[in-house]
Amino acid sequence: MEIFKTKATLKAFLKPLKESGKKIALVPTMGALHNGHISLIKLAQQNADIIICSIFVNPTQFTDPKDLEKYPRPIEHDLAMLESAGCSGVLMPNVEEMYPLDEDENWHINLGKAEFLLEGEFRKGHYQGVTQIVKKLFDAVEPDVAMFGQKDFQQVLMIKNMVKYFDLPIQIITCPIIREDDGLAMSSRNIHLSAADRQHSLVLNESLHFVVKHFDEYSLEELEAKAKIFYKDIEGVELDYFTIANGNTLEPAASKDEENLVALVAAKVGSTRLIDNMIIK
Ligand SMILES: Nc1ncnc2c1ncn2[C@@H]1O[C@H](COP(=O)(O)OP(=O)(O)OP(=O)(O)O)[C@@H](O)[C@H]1O
Ligand SMILES: CC(C)(CO)[C@@H](O)C(=O)[O-]
Ligand code: BAL
Repeated sequence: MEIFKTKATLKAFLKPLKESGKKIALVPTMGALHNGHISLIKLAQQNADIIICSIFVNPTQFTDPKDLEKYPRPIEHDLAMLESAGCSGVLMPNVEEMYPLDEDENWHINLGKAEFLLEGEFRKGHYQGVTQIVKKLFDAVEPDVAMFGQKDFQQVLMIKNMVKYFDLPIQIITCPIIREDDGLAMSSRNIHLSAADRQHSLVLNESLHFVVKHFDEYSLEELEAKAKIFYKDIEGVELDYFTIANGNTLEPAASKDEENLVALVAAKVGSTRLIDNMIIK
C-alpha cells in the first residue's frame, strides 16, 4: 500500500494506471477507522481496480472548535487496517496541502434547500465545508467512483448535488450502515462515549427501529411522538431532532404515501453528538 502526502505524488502514481484502463475508486474519510469504513473499502473493491482512501480531518466542516480538536487521529492503527483490507493507496495531506490559498475562504455553492435542514441547521456551513474538501479530493484523484456511507444520509445527498453542480463524471455509491452487535451505528466519535453513555446511545437505534417496525400501525405524528418518548428521562441524552422525512428533499414527510421515506435522528449523548437513520421505504 502506497502512502501519499501530496496530491502531485498521488497523481503521478495514478497516471499510468488510468492510462492502462484501470478503474479508480476514492473512499474519503477523516480517519479513526472502524469496520464501517472498511465496508466502504470492500464495496469499492467490487466496483473498481484501484482503491484510494483519503484520511484528512477537514477543518472547514467543523463548526465546534472543540469537536475538531478532540477528533481522534490514530494514524498507525488506520494504516494497518487499510493495509489488511487491501487498499491500494492512502492520501494523507496536511492542511496547507489542501488549503494553500486565501481564496479557499470564499467557497460557496448552491446545494439546494436541504443544505439548511437537519445537520445543516445544527452545524451551520457544515456542508459547504464538506463539499469544498470533497471537490478538492475529487480533483486530486479524478476517480470513476466514490464511496460514502448512508450513516451520513444528508451528506450523500449534498455530495450528489455538488456532483450535479459541477457536472462531474463520478459515480457516487452509498454503502449501508454498519452497526455494532447491539445496534449502535459505528462512528469514530463513539470512542468518546463513557460506559454509561455507550449504554444510553442505544436509544438512537431503538427509536429508529420502532418507527420502521410500527410504520403501518400509526400516523406520522404518532410515530414521531412515540419515537421522541424514547429520549425522555435518559440522563445525559439530549435530542436535537427526530424526523420522518422525504429521502430526496429531507423536508418532513407530508404523507405516509410518499415514495422515499427515511427516519433521521441526532442526539447528544454525554458530550458526544451522534447521528443515525433508517430508510423506511
Ligand atoms: N457505521 C458506518 N457504516 C457505513 N459507513 C460509515 C459508517 N460510519 C461512517 N461511515 C462512512 O465513512 C465515511 C467517512 O466517515 P468519517 O471518517 O466521518 O467516519 P465516522 O465514523 O462517520 O466519523 P464521525 O461520525 O465521528 O465523523 C463517510 O462516508 C461515512 O458516512
Ligand atoms: C466526506 C468527508 C471525508 C469529508 O471530509 C467527511 O465528511 C466524512 O468523513 O464523512
Ligand atoms: N461523518 C461526517 C463528518 C463529520 O461529522 O464532520
